Amino acid sequence: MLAVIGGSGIYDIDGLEEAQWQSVDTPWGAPSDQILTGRLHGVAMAFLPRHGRGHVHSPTDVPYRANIDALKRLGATHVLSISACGSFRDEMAPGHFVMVDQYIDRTVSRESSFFGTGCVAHVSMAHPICMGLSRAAGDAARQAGVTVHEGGTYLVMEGPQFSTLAESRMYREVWGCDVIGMTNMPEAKLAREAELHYATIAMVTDYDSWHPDHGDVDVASIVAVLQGNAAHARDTVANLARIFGGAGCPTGCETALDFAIMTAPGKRDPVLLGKLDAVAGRVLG
Ligand SMILES: CSC[C@H]1O[C@H](OP(=O)(O)O)[C@H](O)[C@@H]1O
Ligand SMILES: Nc1ncnc2[nH]cnc12
Repeated sequence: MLAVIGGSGIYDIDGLEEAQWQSVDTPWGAPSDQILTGRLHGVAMAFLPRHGRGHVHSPTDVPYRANIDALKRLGATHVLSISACGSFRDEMAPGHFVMVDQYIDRTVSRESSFFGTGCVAHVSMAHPICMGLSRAAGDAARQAGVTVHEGGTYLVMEGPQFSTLAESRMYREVWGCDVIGMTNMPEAKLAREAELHYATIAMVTDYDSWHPDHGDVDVASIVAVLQGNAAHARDTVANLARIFGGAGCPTGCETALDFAIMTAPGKRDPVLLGKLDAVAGRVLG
């Protein structure tokens, strides 16, 4: 099953057959909203609006663990995130899509793992994106007529305030980041722990605050770009469903937990193990 997590400005996808909004309970609480399931070009799909319909959850308060658990519980194997982002590069202009392949995580106030005391696990995040899914999503976007940039480092800030000018310059000039947003971490870490194939389309909405020829970022201009992009996002998802069967995985996402769990079997906490049923059932039995 192919799941899509829609970011700011994307609260629905259309064209699904047998469409149905479903409530899903998880051991990590309620997801951001009900999840829309159905079929698109014969592919089983799930859609979750990251901030909830009506944009209820702030980036800090998105229930990231419940969202990833709920998608896996429903049968998702692949998760495509569609996110608004600011750009640190002249050539990555508003309206363009960036196929992110790296992150720098500056979040400080979020639950970022399913594991913990009683079942400790360390998965690799060296290559956080499923390159099979990312390439397929990039192809789908190009087929929709979008300018696509392959590869880019996404700085994940805590927010909800936008960056200061000094931060914006540091992320761009010193840290070499390409785009900035507030939501892809811990989402990508949790997807990796849940052995899901995860990729992001970062839809450029602004130049943050560093660009001498553009004003400081504000929500009104972001929303205007997002509205202009809505058809591109919709067509990209439809194209991806059409070509989805071809997405192989050179990244090893589905075996991420093979050697990750450190806690001895006799020392594992049964309560935590119970909560890990969907996420880690493959290795915990
Ligand atoms: C409305 S601008 C700031 C907001 O938009 C992005 O969210 P998402 O990644 O869910 O599209 C950004 O990360 C901020 O949360
Ligand atoms: N400039 C920016 N900073 C953080 N998140 C964003 N989302 C869209 N534009 C952004």
